[in-house]
Amino acid sequence: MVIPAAGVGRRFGGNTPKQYLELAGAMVIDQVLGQFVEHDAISGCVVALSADDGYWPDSRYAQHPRVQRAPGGRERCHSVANALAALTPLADDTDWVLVHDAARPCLRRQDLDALLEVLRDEPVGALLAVPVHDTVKRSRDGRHVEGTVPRAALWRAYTPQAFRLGLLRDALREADRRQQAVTDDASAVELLGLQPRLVEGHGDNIKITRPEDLPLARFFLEQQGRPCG
Ligand SMILES: Nc1ccn([C@@H]2O[C@H](COP(=O)(O)OP(=O)(O)OP(=O)(O)O)[C@@H](O)[C@H]2O)c(=O)n1
Ligand SMILES: C[C@](O)(CO)[C@H](O)COP(=O)(O)O
Repeated sequence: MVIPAAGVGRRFGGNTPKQYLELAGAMVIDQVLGQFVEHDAISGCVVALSADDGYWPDSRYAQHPRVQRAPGGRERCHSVANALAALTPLADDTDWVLVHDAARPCLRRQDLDALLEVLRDEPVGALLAVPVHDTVKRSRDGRHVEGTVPRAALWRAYTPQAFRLGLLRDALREADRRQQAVTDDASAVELLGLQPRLVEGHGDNIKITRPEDLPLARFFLEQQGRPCG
């Protein structure tokens, strides 16, 4: 398990990185880790943290034996690559690695288990995703509609995204070599000409990105009956 948690939350604003804000009785990142640390199919977690992260020691998982740290990077993909480097001496290149944003606290156990189940017969890897339900517009100036994007084949990529350690490490390395700024892990694997499997999940697996997302996440956790993290 890799948890990229080295972002500063520019779009969210405020002084505290969003992964450390309080949500339903725990920090956002602890709500996330609580989903994985005791899962019997997951052997451990590597959390990628910013060099000046002063919040992590307050996590209830900071000293957990199945949680270790790795240095964050300039972009999310670099943080993930650093976490994979930390995993490499501890795992085989054929081991599955799941990458899940520290800013996605509402992941349902059933969606995680559905993703894990697909990996039994999906050699490339897989990611949780949700079909696009809104009409999508394209705009170059951010003010006027240039056109409408056909949405029938569009999906919103979520996390976890699951790939074998060696493949994802090589894919991210190649993306970096090509100076391709990949915003998710599957994009790097797609650059190699591979087609990860889509696993339809629930739309409430939101990423806390903007301020309005935090009360929404609180609502979703209450709806899921989730205890504090
Ligand atoms: N250099 C980075 C940037 C992001 N992330 C992590 O990647 C996840 C998804 O990124 P995003 O939602 O973009 O978080 P931020 O980068 O913090 O947000 P912003 O872009 O608004 O600054 C988050 O858990 C974030 O902590 C990371 O580990 N390393
Ligand atoms: C990985 C991700 O959450 C999939 O939707 C998304 O790409 C992260 O993008 P961000 O710009 O780092 O928030």
